[in-house]
Amino acid sequence: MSQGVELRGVTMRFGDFAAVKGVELDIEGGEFFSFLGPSGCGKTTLLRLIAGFNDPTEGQVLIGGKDMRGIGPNGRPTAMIFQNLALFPLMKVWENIAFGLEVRGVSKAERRKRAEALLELIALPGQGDKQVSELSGGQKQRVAIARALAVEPQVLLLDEPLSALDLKLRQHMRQELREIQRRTGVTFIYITHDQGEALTMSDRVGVMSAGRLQQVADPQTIYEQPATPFVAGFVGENNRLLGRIGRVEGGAAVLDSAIGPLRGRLGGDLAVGAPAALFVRPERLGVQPASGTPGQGGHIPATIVSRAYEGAFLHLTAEAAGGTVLTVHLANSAGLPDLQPGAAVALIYRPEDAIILPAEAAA
Ligand SMILES: Nc1ncnc2c1ncn2[C@@H]1O[C@H](COP(=O)(O)OP(=O)(O)OP(=O)(O)O)[C@@H](O)[C@H]1O
Repeated sequence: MSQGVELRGVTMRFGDFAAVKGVELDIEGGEFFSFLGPSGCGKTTLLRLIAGFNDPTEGQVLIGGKDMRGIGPNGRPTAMIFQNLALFPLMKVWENIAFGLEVRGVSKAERRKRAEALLELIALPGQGDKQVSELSGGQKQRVAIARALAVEPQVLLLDEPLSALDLKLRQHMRQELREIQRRTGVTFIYITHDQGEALTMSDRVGVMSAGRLQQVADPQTIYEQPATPFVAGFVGENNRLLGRIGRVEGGAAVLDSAIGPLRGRLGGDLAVGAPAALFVRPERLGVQPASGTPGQGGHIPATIVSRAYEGAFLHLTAEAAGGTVLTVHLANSAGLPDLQPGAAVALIYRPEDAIILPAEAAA
């Protein structure tokens, strides 16, 4: 089993500015872990601390249980893949893959053998004698991964490696990366601002904002049970309705809002009267005629503002009381309602599909 990575109260300051703040995390050996967050949230800084390009100003980075302070990138059992792959254009594919082995004094015959095995792993068997320039973007990406794996790292660090590829290839490479990770059992630590990437590939995701880890969980939990308003708003699309807690009933609550009382799951420690936000995803909203009577679920009277037909989905925006605009995605599975801008409707949802979180951190 590959080695795990422990971050113990890791803080990184540049002058007065803290780019990473008190990160506490255990990444298991053999795990595919992604850090997800917007540009500037500290992802790259954290990855560089694990790689050994910097030591944290406070706290510890441990790999395989060993404190890494003072040990540079070459002394750590890690390898890193950057956004720009930095393959050597004048070397053949197999020479690129075996470069790290040459530096370590491995014989040519052994290098060639190991390169061939890695070409099999990345599904490019027998392509070793090609020039790098003859490869497609996705193939170059796989060669960069093989080159990083050639030196048998325990932990592979990947800094947005798919960002230069077009959308189709990016989606294909997600599966490839996950496959390669499974086959090798190497611990993958991946950073991305693309939530689709993080959710589809990872065993667990750590969502970051402004240097702090907001939530660490498996992809489904991140999407279904966001721990903070930031996570609810950043991962996937979400509608947010503001108000105050009117009633708490065990794990559920009623939010008093400009629209009226709205029911949802209680996602935090909130007392009656506390400012809060209810989040409900566009695909969890349904549309009824305005004349329908409010049922036990959520019921939001609204007026359709716009519609966009996209084949599999109909995307609607609707304005509710108080000017709140909500987005609705209706799946085109059993036909679509004939809704035009100006139509008066009721947006409905099941209370268990909405989550109520503290509002103060919602900005
Ligand atoms: N060497 C440095 N000196 C000063 N500030 C830095 C340094 N490196 C990073 N920062 C700052 O730390 C913050 C986090 O940067 P970082 O590159 O880790 O973010 P990121 O989440 O990886 O963003 P991106 O996706 O844009 O690369 C930014 O505000 C950045 O300006």
